[in-house]
Amino acid sequence: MNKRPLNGADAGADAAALRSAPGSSAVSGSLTVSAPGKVILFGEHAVVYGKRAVAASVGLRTTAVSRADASAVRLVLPDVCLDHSWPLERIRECIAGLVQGASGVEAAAAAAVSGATNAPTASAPESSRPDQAAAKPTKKRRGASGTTVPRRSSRASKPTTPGVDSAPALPHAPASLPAGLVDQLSSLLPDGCSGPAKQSVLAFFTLYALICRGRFGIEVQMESKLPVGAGLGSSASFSVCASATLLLHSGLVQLGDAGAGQTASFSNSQLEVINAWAFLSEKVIHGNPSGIDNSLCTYGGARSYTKTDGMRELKGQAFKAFDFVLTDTNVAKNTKAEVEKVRVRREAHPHIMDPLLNAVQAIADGCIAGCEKHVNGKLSHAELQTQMGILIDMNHAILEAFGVSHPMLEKIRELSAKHGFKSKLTDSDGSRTAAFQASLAAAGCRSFRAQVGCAGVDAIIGE
Ligand SMILES: Nc1ncnc2c1ncn2[C@@H]1O[C@H](COP(=O)(O)OP(=O)(O)O)[C@@H](O)[C@H]1O
Ligand SMILES: C[C@@](O)(CCOP(=O)(O)O)CC(=O)O
Repeated sequence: MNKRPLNGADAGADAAALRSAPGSSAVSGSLTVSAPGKVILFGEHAVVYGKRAVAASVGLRTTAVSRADASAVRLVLPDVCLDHSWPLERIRECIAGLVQGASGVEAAAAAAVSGATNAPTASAPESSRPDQAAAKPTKKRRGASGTTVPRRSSRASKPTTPGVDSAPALPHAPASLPAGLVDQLSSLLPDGCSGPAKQSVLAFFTLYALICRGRFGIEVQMESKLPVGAGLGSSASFSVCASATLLLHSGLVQLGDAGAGQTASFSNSQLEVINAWAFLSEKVIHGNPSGIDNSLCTYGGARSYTKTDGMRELKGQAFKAFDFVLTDTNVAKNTKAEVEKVRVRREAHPHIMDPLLNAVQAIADGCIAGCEKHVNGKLSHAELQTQMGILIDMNHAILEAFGVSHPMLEKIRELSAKHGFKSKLTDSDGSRTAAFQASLAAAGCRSFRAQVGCAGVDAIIGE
């Protein structure tokens, strides 16, 4: 069923891949998409209520390897213990009548074919778009072929030239989930499917139904270096990979001149579309996400974010001056339930909660101002670190007041203090960090040293 390779496609302007639909994927061979996780430094939960948060991407990546399939959709998700195949006919029956006119994808496809530009337009703020003008082809990486999983791309390598920005407007995701869609998709859940796997299957098929519309089968294998459900954005990383994978297979997003085995990045308008669809998937998993997680996992970097203004890049990458130890308490949590806890508390105590939400924004603003002063030479690294420590303490105290802390998190704060660190933030004294990590392990926690502020979603076309 494979029609044409993505490599060498004249992105966007050449809409031949769209003409190949229905009945085929636009990808021949294997496709590998990868996206980072995220860490929110200040403003989690408050960001759901429109407050400013500060966050960065984390170099623990999720990788989705996919290829077209003639007659089925197969999902292999070892992190949530799922390996299941659905006959294409069964999926078509399930989604028949539900997806008609739901997303505007067909109209956009038609516009792309004719070169018209009246399809729904992307709308993220300019500042959320990393400058990709200097992107260059990566070194050719041979050996990623057949159905084997290609090696993860080297994070040190530069991305290839992104897709052409003068392409016709790309199809945007609907602003909200089409009524009844997720309920209808529930009939696809395999017997005995766990809670986490259910969320993943429903989110994946929501995107598949609206983007691919049962036109072709696909096999997707997705795994993450992120711990699932540990607050590092595993669901957003999953959603971004699913979104980019399905948009590429559908031909609605096409890569530029990346050859087989090369890492390719996306153009700004393509990132916007990937992000919008990933947000829809996050809605399935989280109910009421703020959008910060999917935005960080899509664009990468270190950024401030509000629901209304989107992202702003943080000046001077001040966070690069810090070394982070990320800790997984191994205590299961579910973001949807945590967000709901805060909602209930806010409804019961608005006069207490609203000033606290404002205080969280003031903390995030304090972080941004401190970073700017540091970049302008008005605050030394040591002073910035002291200031960040105080902000972290205050932010955490408010999270406790929101009711979203946990005895294990308090234990980590105690351990951090013992080693002279603030929770979430460490300095780069390797021996102290190692001792801290050892004490975290003794307390039953996993910890990670991870790159913060790394690149967002990218893709590699197999051979
Ligand atoms: N690697 C993965 N494979 C499949 N599903 C995943 C993966 N990572 C996350 N998910 C989905 O995201 C859910 C976790 O979301 P959430 O509670 O927000 O955790 P996190 O804080 O890590 O984002 C899981 O229950 C699962 O449905
Ligand atoms: C709690 C919250 O602020 C961040 C959620 O992060 P995570 O899904 O727990 O990684 C919710 C949101 O912003 O949607």
